[in-house]
Amino acid sequence: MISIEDALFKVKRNVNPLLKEDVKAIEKANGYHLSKDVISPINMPPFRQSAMDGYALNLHDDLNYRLIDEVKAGDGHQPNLKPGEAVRIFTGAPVPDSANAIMMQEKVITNNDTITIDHQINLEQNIRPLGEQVKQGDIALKRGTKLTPAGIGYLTSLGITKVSVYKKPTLAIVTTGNELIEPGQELQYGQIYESNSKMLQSVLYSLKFYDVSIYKVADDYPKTVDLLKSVINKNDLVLITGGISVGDYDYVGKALNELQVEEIFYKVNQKPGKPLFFGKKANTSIFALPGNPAAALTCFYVYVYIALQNMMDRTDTELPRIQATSLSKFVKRGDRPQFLKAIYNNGNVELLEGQNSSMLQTFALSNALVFVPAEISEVNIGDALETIVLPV
Ligand SMILES: Nc1nc2c(c(=O)[nH]1)N[C@H]1C(S)=C(S)[C@@H](COP(=O)(O)OP(=O)(O)OC[C@H]3O[C@@H](n4cnc5c(N)ncnc54)[C@H](O)[C@@H]3O)O[C@H]1N2
Ligand code: MOO
Repeated sequence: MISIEDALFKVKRNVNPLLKEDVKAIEKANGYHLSKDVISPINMPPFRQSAMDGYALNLHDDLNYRLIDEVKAGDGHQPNLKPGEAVRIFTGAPVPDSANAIMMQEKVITNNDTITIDHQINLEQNIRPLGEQVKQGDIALKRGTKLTPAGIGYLTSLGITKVSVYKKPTLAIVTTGNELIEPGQELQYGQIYESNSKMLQSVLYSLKFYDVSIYKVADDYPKTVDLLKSVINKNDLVLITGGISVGDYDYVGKALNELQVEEIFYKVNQKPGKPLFFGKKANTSIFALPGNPAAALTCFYVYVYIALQNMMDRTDTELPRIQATSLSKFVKRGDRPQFLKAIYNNGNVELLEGQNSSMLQTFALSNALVFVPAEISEVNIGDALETIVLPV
């Protein structure tokens, strides 16, 4: 059995960036990381642009100007202003080269073909310079940048329609167990509804990993070997749940061994999630998560999350841990370090009743996991607690 620190280290060290590239239409690229620098094909803005509705001026010492023309957004003409002349202009319109400031209309009095501004203004005021955001040929966004809705809008504003991104891993979830049936069927004595696959699929989707297939296998050794063989061949990451402990019908460990999956570790000194297995075959990472649902999800957030980030070549691979003040008392039984389901709010954290690894009811109310180290046996109100705020 290894420590949590060792297990975290081994996951980080053994999962490599996938670095497979793909070209995506910009509108489908949200959440992907750029695999190449994006070079701006244009200056943005592409022309000197008015930031206000008002008057473009060719400045002189007097407050009075002669109004000679109008330029609205989308116009292509270039009136030629002499010092002391003005043109009516609107937000987003191109500013004539001969104009050197814009006065907003609220500060202007108009009378027929002359205007009076209420104070002198600075050169270039209210004019967005050519290429102010980015210049043609410069890097618009760097390789590795995660595209967000703002990023999609920004690149689209540069006329970009396709981007090179890193492919996301292909993922498989495999559930094991004779007792598991699909919701929708009537439960027979001894059966339970299979829930880990939908839970893990949801967390993957919420992290924007969509290439997820789900497989189910009974507690049957040859079938488990066959299924795992093909799933490991076809995917970058395989998440198996259940069948990894020491029972006579726990076939996952034996099957992985027969398939020559390299064991990086098996069993971590933690609660929940002690029987966690992590291994590799060629470039595929394999986690066998404990079947107990809360243990499986905890292991996902603590370990699988890191593997996914590594595959995407991220440096910020662990979920952030912050210090929060305990609102609860808690007595830890046993000497395993423990992850506790909790509600974090504004610097405080409440530890919930019902921490059993078979129970999801508490997890369903949680937005955080609190880490209680081995040497701490009691938590008191006001204690500082290491808190992992979950991406929920
Ligand atoms: N003699 C020992 N027994 C157990 C040990 C041990 O050290 N010695 N460890 C216990 C711990 S801790 C855990 S965690 C579990 C893990 O066991 P498995 O990973 O082999 O999981 P299963 O036995 O298959 O299932 C455990 C539990 O979870 C339910 N389950 C499984 N899959 C699903 C699913 N897809 N959806 C919903 N629920 C699922 C299953 O029915 C069991 O109740 O082992 C302990 N035993
Ligand atoms: O390690 Mo288990 O997950 O406590 O039930």
